[in-house]
Amino acid sequence: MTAKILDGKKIAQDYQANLQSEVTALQAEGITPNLTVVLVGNDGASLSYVTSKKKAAEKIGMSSDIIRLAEDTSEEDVLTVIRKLNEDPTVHGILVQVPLPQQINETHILEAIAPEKDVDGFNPVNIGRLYAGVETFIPCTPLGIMELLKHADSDLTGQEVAVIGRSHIVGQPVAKLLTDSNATVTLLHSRSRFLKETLKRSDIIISAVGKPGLVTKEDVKPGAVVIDVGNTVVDGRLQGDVLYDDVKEVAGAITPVPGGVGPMTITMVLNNTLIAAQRTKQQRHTKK
Ligand SMILES: Nc1nc2c(c(=O)[nH]1)N[C@@H](CN(C=O)c1ccc(C(=O)N[C@@H](CCC(=O)O)C(=O)O)cc1)CN2
Repeated sequence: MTAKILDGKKIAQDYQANLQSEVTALQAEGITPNLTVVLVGNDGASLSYVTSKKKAAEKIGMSSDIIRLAEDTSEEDVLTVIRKLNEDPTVHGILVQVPLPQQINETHILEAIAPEKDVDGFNPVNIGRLYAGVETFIPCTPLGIMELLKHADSDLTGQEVAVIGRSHIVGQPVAKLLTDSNATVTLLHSRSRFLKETLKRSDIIISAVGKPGLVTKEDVKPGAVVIDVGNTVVDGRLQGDVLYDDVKEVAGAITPVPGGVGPMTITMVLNNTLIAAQRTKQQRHTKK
């Protein structure tokens, strides 16, 4: 068996084409969605991700700004920037690229972003809303994974899913979304016993650890869907957590790295920014 390749680049392009039509419609009503990204420091990968977000936003007709702050910026100075963006009516979506330099407390920063502009869905208010089942912004990588799974042609109801990695950005929210879609989820992490046994019986495996070679052909049940969120640079080459060439021989569907989950993450930032801008239109109408 050779797996269906879940081509994130192509799926993202098609999704963005639909977003573009909605952006055009909003512009006709006088609103240009704006995404403003705050980048603190000089991490090369982070700079590349925020540049990709800006380019993708502009390509579909949004406006986008990157605010770059020096590596040694104080927490208070970052908070001042965020408070200004919260008050600016031309800014619809705000995101602060993580990781942040160590002098800055990430939670303080994420808490400061106005929940209605928090297009990453990282503010604790929005995280709480997700778990309470209330409409909110859902973090972009989990949202992108759910979209990729739609293209794997598998109904999630009753499926056994193994999620490896319990981060607030990926593992925990995706486990919640999958549970809401009636899957049975096992959330695995560095202290889990029976990791390999759990993978082997799973219909879907989602690996978000950043450990190349973690998921091997022997771990995968024939026909299982494998989603690789890993993004580790090894000897100048990007590698996922999954041994792609081997695993694609047994899996039913698989995402490549690069070109799988990454482009979907960027697309879902645009999706959330559009929603944020659309919601301001609704508020404008109800204020009259
Ligand atoms: N504020 C946020 N920070 C971070 C997030 C996030 O969702 N919000 N996620 C990651 C980084 N990330 C988005 O910011 C991200 C990672 C990877 C990609 C991507 O498209 N990767 C490409 C390969 C790119 C390359 O060649 O280097 C791929 O997989 O095809 C997009 C976004 C942590 N920080």
